[in-house]
Amino acid sequence: MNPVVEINHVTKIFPNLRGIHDVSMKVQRGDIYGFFGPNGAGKTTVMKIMTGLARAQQGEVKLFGFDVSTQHEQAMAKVGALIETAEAYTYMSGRRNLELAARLYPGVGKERVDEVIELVGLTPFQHEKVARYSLGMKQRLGLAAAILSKPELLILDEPTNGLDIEGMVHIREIILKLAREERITFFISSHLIHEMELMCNRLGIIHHGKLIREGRITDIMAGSPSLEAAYLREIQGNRGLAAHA
Ligand SMILES: Nc1ncnc2c1ncn2[C@@H]1O[C@H](COP(=O)(O)OP(=O)(O)OP(=O)(O)O)[C@@H](O)[C@H]1O
Repeated sequence: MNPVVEINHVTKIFPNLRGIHDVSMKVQRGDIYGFFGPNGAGKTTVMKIMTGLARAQQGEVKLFGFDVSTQHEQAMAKVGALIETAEAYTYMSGRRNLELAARLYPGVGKERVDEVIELVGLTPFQHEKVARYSLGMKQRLGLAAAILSKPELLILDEPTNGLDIEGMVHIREIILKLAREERITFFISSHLIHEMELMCNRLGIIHHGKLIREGRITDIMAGSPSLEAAYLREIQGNRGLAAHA
């Protein structure tokens, strides 16, 4: 069976010479794949290329076996994405926003809107204007919109960014529930290593635009007291290699 996500040797260098270089990753069905790296490492650039919002200069991305740049419609057919902050009409209720979004998908009706509102825990607030929502509620609304069409893969860019601890726990619980109940495969970026440790089974680590490690979290952590310690060991190892190159 095809991997859900296959990124092969993708490079995109901006005119300022920053960007991503020769990135390759694989996500299998059922993974909650964490894409970890510090600010500016290249996560958003990779995710924009994955969803066709940006073009790679070299390499290819396949989703469910389809090339994102040449077979975009088939590649994105079973994909939901939340990249950068979720957008919504703030003068309308959360529910109305979802009803409008549902019109984009044939076969997605009122029952599915009810279902996704329930899944993300917005039932008590569904009729309130989005302008009155907290950041956490807006993120949950974004998640609800992203799962309306029952995607098999969800690509989430920093879904807990800016949230307080309760907000983070809530989003994490929703992700784990969606993985379990809707059998969604996840590709989630974050610069918060603890979040990745609590949520994901596999991890790709990007540093200065290069993927420096990919594997099961348990393997990456082997011999380290925490994932954070394992990450620090990993980047020190890379600095050492660079110094000897
Ligand atoms: N359009 C652009 N033009 C020039 N440089 C860019 C552009 N987009 C991103 N970059 C640079 O490319 C590098 C990677 O940026 P990217 O936004 O992908 O990182 P990130 O890991 O998502 O960071 P953050 O966690 O801060 O969002 C950064 O150095 C950034 O400044």
